[in-house]
Amino acid sequence: MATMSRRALGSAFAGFTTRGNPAMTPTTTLPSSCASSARLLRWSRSGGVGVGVGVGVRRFASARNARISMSLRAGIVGLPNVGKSTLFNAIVENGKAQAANFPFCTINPNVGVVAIPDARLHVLSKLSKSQETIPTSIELVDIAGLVKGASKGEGLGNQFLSNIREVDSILQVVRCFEDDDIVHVNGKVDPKSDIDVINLELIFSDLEQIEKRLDKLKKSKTKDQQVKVKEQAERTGLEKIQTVLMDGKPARSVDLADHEKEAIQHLCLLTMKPVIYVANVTESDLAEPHNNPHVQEVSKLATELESGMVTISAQVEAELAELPLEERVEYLKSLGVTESGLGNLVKATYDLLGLRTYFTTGDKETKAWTILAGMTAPQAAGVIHSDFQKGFIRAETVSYDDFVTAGTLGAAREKGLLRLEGKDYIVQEGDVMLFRFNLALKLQPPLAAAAGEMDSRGFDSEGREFSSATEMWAHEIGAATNAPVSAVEAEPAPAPAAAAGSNGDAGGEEAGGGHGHGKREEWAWRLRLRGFWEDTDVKGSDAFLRPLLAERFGAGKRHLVALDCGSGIGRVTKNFLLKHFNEVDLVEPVSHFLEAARENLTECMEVGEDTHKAANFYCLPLQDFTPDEGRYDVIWIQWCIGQLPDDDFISFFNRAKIGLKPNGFFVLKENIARNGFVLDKEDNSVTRSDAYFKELFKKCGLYIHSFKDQNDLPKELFAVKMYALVTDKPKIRNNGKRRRPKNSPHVIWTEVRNVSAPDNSFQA
Ligand SMILES: Nc1ncnc2c1ncn2[C@@H]1O[C@H](COP(=O)(O)OP(=O)(O)OP(=O)(O)O)[C@@H](O)[C@H]1O
Ligand SMILES: [Mg+2]
Repeated sequence: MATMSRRALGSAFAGFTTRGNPAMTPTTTLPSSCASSARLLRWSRSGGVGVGVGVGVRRFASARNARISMSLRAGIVGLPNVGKSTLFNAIVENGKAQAANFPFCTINPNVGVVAIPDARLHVLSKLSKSQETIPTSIELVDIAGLVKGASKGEGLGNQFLSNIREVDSILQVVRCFEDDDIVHVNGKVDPKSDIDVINLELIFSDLEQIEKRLDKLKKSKTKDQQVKVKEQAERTGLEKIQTVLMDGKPARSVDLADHEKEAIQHLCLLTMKPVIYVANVTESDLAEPHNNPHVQEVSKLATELESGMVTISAQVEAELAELPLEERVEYLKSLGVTESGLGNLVKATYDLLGLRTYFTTGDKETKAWTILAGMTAPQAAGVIHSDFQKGFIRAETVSYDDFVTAGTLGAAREKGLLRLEGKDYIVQEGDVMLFRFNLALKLQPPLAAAAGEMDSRGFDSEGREFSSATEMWAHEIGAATNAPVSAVEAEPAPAPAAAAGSNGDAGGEEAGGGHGHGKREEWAWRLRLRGFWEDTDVKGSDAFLRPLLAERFGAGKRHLVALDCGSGIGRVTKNFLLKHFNEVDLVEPVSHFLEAARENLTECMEVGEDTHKAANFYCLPLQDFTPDEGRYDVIWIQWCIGQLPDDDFISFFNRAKIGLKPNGFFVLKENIARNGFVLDKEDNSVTRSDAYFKELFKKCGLYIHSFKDQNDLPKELFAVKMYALVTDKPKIRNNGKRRRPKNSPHVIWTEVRNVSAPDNSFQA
């Protein structure tokens, strides 16, 4: 069983910011993992703020991918043909979801990013004469219609339920318009019955999941005291939820203790998610929606189910989106209303998740940042970058209204409106903040010492050079730092946050292994398309691993088990690991990659005991993954560790050690920067130098058993190294060479070196 780990707040969100105006990006079909919820959970966990966010993960910090400040997902669900795609297209400008009058029109979920409208942002930006104005946002996912029996596979069944599992909140569209021409799957408009159908399916699905999980927990034989305590909390939490679900009520209505909440989070229960009911009415009802009895019914149910409700006409919103701006007002007027309902819906979703906004503003940019209600100033700083949280000194803070009165931060200071807030300050809605931090605090002896020996300079993907990562981050947000220059320069590493594993870009994964490194990764992608790269990669890995397996485990019949970290779509497992190991587990935060891996590996799953098979699939970021004790001979980590900041890197390896069998080892295969680091701002990953890695290994208590360069790479790419890492100090002979065990077979390995050079057309 994979367990969730605790981690510090903050880093998970930093680095999710994107440049440019994120508003209304075109739609993609890119379902995410449970990751964004995981990110949110981390917030509430470490922040200790009691918001009612019923979610179960990351990612996500994806905010590893908060491609904007932070990417929370709201899923549009409902029966087939009730107007979900129509609503989605209306909200997401350029939305291309197919909307038509037949059930199951949508099959694959459509995803769009929607900026949170906030008039204050533009006022601040104007006052500060900012070059850029960056709103915060949420992601909307248009999910296929659910029908009765979905939890048993009816309709498009379980596939939809897993799409719902991946969102943080649910917008349930309920048909409240009468129209004989539009098919209703149950033959008549009946909001209560529609809501019941959906709720019951979600409840059935949760019940089934809980039953399976409780069964597994019953069989657990763990001796680890800590794991036992966690499992007990999970058991009691799940039993409480089970009782309530049997009563037809959602899991979110259960009063759980914090430790129980934490223990069940990884299940991403569907009925834990907060819900807003969207009453979809006809245009003639817009002016007086409460005269419509269906709307009254939805309103009553929403109150009973402790959920939100918004009335909207998806059809009208879709038509509005097609009109030129000046005609929209006229059209609304003709319907007896003054404004579109979309702003309300997006705002309600934001509020439902218990989110708050604070601002940073300067001549470079004015930006809205998303935090959870109740977060302290250091935690809010951590949303920008984890270093800001760790080295937090104080925050110069002024309320939005005071800033507008004063006009600038300087004027606010002169007027005594600027407050110096400390570590315990709870950030208020609309605060405008400037953080003071000291990064010298972060340096710990080994890395600090190493910083003197190695080149700590780095570059970002926009070609800027920085004397240190700190300087780069300060430049990024125009933040002030009180750190003495020397201390700042000694800072060894940037810490972009990302859910470790493949990045969230489906195209990137299929093409580039999912751990893209900007332009260079594009090279790899193109080369890989030709089969060149894949082949070279596998050969290089084989050449490294074979002798190691022989040396560490002998030629005996040991049942070998490996873990593929950041497995993406299962390429490394399929082409390489399964050749060497009897069982391979995969861990990957992006659920649709993991689903693709499952598909790619179908024929390697249902096989007999001692053949080579893909055994377990864990949908988690490495930050949240702890392996089962003593399960693995080799933990293989390829092209994903760049997504982990230093502290997550160290904590991951420290946790993962318990997963190794005696003599087991890690292999890290990764791009190597020539010096210092290279930060890819697009996908928030960092490429570290060999010296940098070596210092991190020391901090993890790991020893390099052996290492090898990946040969035959085009010069345009980063160098790639493989490290075999062990937990015990390798025995050194008198002559300084490592002892080869007497009975170790001599493996003769011939490497194919003369692979033809890549086509010149790939050159920049
Ligand atoms: N408020 C409304 N008034 C009248 N017609 C509407 C309204 N909302 C949606 N419709 C119509 O209902 C039909 C179904 O809409 P849509 O395709 O958006 O449904 P859906 O819920 O996405 O369906 P599916 O589950 O099949 O993907 C379309 O013909 C759309 O124009
Ligand atoms: Mg649809």
